[in-house]
Amino acid sequence: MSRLPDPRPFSCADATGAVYDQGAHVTDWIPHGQAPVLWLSPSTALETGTPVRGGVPICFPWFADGAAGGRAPRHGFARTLPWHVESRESSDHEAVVVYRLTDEDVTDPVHREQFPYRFEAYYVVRFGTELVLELSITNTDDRAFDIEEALHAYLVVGDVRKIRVEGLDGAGYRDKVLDRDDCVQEGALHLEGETDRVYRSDAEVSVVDPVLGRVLRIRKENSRNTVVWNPWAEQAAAMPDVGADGWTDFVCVEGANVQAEAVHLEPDETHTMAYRVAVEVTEQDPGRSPA
Ligand SMILES: O=P(O)(O)OC[C@H]1O[C@@H](O)[C@H](O)[C@@H](O)[C@@H]1O
Repeated sequence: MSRLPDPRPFSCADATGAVYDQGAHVTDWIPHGQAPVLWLSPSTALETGTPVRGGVPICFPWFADGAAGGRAPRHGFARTLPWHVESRESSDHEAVVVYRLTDEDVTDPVHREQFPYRFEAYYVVRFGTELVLELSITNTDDRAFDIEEALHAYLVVGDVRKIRVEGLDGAGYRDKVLDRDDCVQEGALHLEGETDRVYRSDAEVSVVDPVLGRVLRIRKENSRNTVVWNPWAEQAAAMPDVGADGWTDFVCVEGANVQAEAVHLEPDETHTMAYRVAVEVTEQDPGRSPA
């Protein structure tokens, strides 16, 4: 293992950002005049081959241990492989980088065995007043295959116990903590303990944060799942790269196509999933001070 090279910095008049080539992993986005939006654990390992804790990991070609279980590494090989920069450009209002990964980058025989297909992935990252992430997967094989994918965004919040996640009312979900598939969201989501849910929803989601006095608006395209995750105190204490204190500072709201919503790709077919975040400043609740 060696230390990860520093992330690539990006800037334009409207925002700054940073991306590690490993995993094409966005770890920072700060719209001009705002506080950081992506959480990066102060205790994450920054080593080649080890997942970075925070930012926006790309999960592909499977999520967790795969729809049928038993796959490793967790969340797929794409998050720890080095991606290639295809192009980068910036204008006043946007800095854009395009990354590419193909099956030729998958050299580990175990990984190839688990996903023995030819593919081409492009990932376009746009830093501006909005953060726009677009993941495109093309089946370059002569056989059809299924993929799972997630843009596993860690969003900074003032205190995860005080936020509410709106936009999922009425959505069915799998609760991975309760191991139940038949749950239905009623009203806004207030996180009150370990939360690990795969919602069947493509709707816009808002993270309302009275402590930081802002709302994070998340819009998705071609993403049939929204995953909401926070490990809470006990699990976090057992995760050295989250730590006993870090868990209150983020919520993961992920754009995804996983499990029953995995994407089927015929030869030559391309699927593009997009995930956008924008910040809306609101009044800070005077009764709530930052944690
Ligand atoms: O520790 P990892 O591999 O980064 O995964 C973090 C979490 O990612 C979430 O997306 C999963 O739903 C959780 O089950 C998982 O614990």
